[in-house]
Amino acid sequence: MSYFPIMLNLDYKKVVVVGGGHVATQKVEALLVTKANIIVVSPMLTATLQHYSQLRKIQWRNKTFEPVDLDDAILIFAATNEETVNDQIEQATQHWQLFMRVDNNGRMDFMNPAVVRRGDFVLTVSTSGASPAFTRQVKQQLSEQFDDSYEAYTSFLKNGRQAILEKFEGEQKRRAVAALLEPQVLQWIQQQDFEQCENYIQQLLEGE
Ligand SMILES: C[C@@]1(CC(=O)O)C2=NC(=C\c3[nH]c(c(CCC(=O)O)c3CC(=O)O)Cc3[nH]c(c(CC(=O)O)c3CCC(=O)O)/C=C3\N/C(=C\2)[C@@H](CCC(=O)O)[C@]3(C)CC(=O)O)/[C@H]1CCC(=O)O
Ligand SMILES: NC(=O)c1ccc[n+]([C@@H]2O[C@H](COP(=O)([O-])OP(=O)(O)OC[C@H]3O[C@@H](n4cnc5c(N)ncnc54)[C@H](O)[C@@H]3O)[C@@H](O)[C@H]2O)c1
Repeated sequence: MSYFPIMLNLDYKKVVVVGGGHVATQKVEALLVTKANIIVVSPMLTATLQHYSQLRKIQWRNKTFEPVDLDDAILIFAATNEETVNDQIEQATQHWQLFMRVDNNGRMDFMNPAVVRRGDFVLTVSTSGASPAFTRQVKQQLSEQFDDSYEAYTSFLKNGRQAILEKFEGEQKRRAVAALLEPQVLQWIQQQDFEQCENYIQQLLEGE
């Protein structure tokens, strides 16, 4: 199966996670970086999910699954440990809703990659279900290769690019955007020498 990778904006959209165990907790934690309206349907919750419920970060429906729980959901996670319950959730899903089951059986409209976040810089890894353990290993390697300094670096690139787009056009713009990637800049950021970065941007904007 060839999946289509995408970055989804879930803000203010309804997402339903059925199940409240270890895997459901992983899915909810991945969703919490968004402003999705997260509903968890399960008679049991992990301590972590109980905590999120108390903080009103998720809405907990303390019950077993019923089809009505899926109303208006854009994403649905069947995250129970019961294959028959996951089957019922799959059957109750409308054709327009995006559905996945954590047991990777039956209908899979999407699956989750492993994610390393450094601010706006987002690295994702997937083996399309072939080996989640290998995915995790590569994620670990990437998180070491791209440490926290890449958050500030991406922020610098974003602000620098914005300033260049406001000032230049055509070939001049193209050259200035390419010059932002000068490797020295990353070193300055890693040394927390933000003044050098600022001087560098000013030089680019003056067209030197
Ligand atoms: C990336 C990550 C994101 C996340 O979970 O959100 C994720 N699995 C992670 C970890 C992980 N999962 C499992 C292990 C134990 C080692 C092993 O079994 O290999 C480990 C490793 C660990 O935890 O150390 C077991 C497992 N996973 C699935 C099944 C069902 C099956 O395949 O039958 C079983 C067997 C259950 C059983 O044995 O009964 C299915 C899926 N897991 C996926 C994603 C999707 C495919 C992603 C891909 O291939 O790249 C897919 C298809 C659906 C989905 O869940 O989206 C997360 C990274 C953690 C991180 O970020 O550090
Ligand atoms: N995708 C992955 O990364 C991954 C990793 C490991 C395991 N798995 C799969 O995920 C499944 C769940 O694993 P887990 O560790 O979270 O299990 P778990 O036992 O910790 O949690 C299962 C949850 O399902 C809930 N549940 C059971 N019946 C329900 C119903 N009728 N309605 C609502 N909720 C119901 C339970 O209350 C519980 O909260 C495993 O059986 C396995 O197939 C997937």
